[in-house]
Amino acid sequence: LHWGYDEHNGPSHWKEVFPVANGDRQSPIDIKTTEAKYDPSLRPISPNYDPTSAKVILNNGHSTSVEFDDAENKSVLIGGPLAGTYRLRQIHFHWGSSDDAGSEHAVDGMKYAAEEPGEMECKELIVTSHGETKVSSTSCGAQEVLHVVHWNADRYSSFVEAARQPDGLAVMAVFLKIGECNPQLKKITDRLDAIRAKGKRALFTNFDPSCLLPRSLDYWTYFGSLTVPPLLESVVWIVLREPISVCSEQLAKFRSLLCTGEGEAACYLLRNYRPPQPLKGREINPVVW
Ligand SMILES: Cc1c(Cl)c([N+](=O)[O-])nn1CC(=O)Nc1ccc(S(N)(=O)=O)cc1
Ligand SMILES: [Zn+2]
Repeated sequence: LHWGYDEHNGPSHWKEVFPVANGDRQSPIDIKTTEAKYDPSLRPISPNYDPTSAKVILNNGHSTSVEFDDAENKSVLIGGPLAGTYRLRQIHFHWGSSDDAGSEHAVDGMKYAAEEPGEMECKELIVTSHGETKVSSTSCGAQEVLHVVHWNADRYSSFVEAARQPDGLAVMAVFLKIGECNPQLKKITDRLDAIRAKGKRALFTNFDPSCLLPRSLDYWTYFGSLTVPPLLESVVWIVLREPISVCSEQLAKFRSLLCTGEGEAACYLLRNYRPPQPLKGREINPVVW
């Protein structure tokens, strides 16, 4: 079985090759904000990236990623739940097909299933001061997610080694919400034509991924795993609460990527997200200032 996102090799089959898929700290999860427990010891996160670390953008057949030079502490993430310095390794995206949501993590069951703005609205029950409940409809909104992947360079000597340790990796998740086109994301979506087929790569330099972060760095944090095989349980997740915007034309460009190599019968990478996994008693800590 070569794993993927289709009916015959998708997330429900991954346990056949990667038994850890049924482990105790699998990701993504549905973040139930009311059950999240505030931890006063948690501090702000502090990303500190050098644009010269960016090297290449590639299509690995199940996502598109920008890879960074992680030979030294040039681009790092510190603070928040992290003990020590985590070095930036790569960023990549997950998305859904036009009629389902691809944000991987969900918040209060909302996989940010909004289609175009206004098409699909989330109902919100509001209890007014004198106890009546009324329904307000808000347009909810992320069709996609950005993952910023770091590894614990204080304790381990490589990404490969860190990926096998319980505190080895730190991944920051940023929800992308349908709305205005994002000029910073344009730098990435404009390069996708050059890497349409699986295995293709192109130079991608002078890029600081902080430009894709929202104004507020409020986050939820919990202990989880890679959301893609080998599903290693080595990730401290930092899920930002505030989404950034992406327009549907930019999102469509991700869906034009191929999960097949040049010369093979083309198959489009229409979705590449794993559904939420069981919490199995884990605690989620919100950090809001
Ligand atoms: C497992 C591994 C090793 Cl070890 C190496 N390597 O080069 O040493 N590369 N990979 C592949 C990798 O990075 N996968 C990965 C999967 C999911 C995610 S996600 N969505 O953010 O959970 C982040 C990364
Ligand atoms: Zn990811």
